[in-house]
Amino acid sequence: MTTPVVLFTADTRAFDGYTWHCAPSTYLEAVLDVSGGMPVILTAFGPRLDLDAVLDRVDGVVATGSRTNVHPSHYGVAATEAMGPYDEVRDATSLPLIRRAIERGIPLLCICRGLQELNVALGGSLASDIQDLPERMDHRHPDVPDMDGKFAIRHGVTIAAGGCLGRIVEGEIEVNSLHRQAVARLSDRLAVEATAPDGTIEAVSVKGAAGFTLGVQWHPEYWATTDGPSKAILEAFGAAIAAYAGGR
Ligand SMILES: N[C@@H](CCC(=O)NCCCC(=O)O)C(=O)O
Repeated sequence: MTTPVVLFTADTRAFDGYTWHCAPSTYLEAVLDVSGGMPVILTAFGPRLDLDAVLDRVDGVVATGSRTNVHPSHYGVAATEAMGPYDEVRDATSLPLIRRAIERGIPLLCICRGLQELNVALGGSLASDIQDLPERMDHRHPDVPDMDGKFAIRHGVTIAAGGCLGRIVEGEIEVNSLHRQAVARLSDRLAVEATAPDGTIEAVSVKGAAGFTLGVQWHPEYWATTDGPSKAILEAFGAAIAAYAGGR
């Protein structure tokens, strides 16, 4: 069987006088090394893209994390500078990509910003700066210079029994946390798969989805080769893309 091909969302960044379409290597390597997929990055050209032309050729989709936030106009909220930074061409690509992958039953793994995009793509909304909300933890990454420190495992989440995630890992697990935003109004198409001690929704799945669809607010990709629950999630995604590739 040929190696499953996995499509990744791209952020856009400006440096050296160019606009770059890019994705962090940690996500790409986790899928390459743990899920067994061949990573490819989808350019963030939004409506200029024929999504089916590329989705006909892939076996999975990953919506990655990002320091940028989904533009609040996608969930009916007026944008402010404080709610940024934004990457509107990423939004214009990721949101329809997520909806189309779900419609086609293509395995979908949405991480951090990707979970937030999944919720917004299906009609939900987000809350910003949740650390300022009453009785909420601070979910932002620690103020440390090194990436291992930023992605350190640091709070528990409770996994819902019997769901998509509950069939991969059970009970309580420890996760990293690098986000200012979170689900406010959950799409009625999503099921809660995990929650933090302060009630923050930490994982979701698509009700009745034809294929593997999981959104996680934490970052299983970062410790995918060393942390048990992280590895289990990437391996479960690997099984889903292999099955899809076999059928395709
Ligand atoms: N911007 C959103 C989503 C956070 C996210 O995807 N974090 C991953 C990148 C973390 C980093 O490199 O700093 C939010 O803040 O909620």
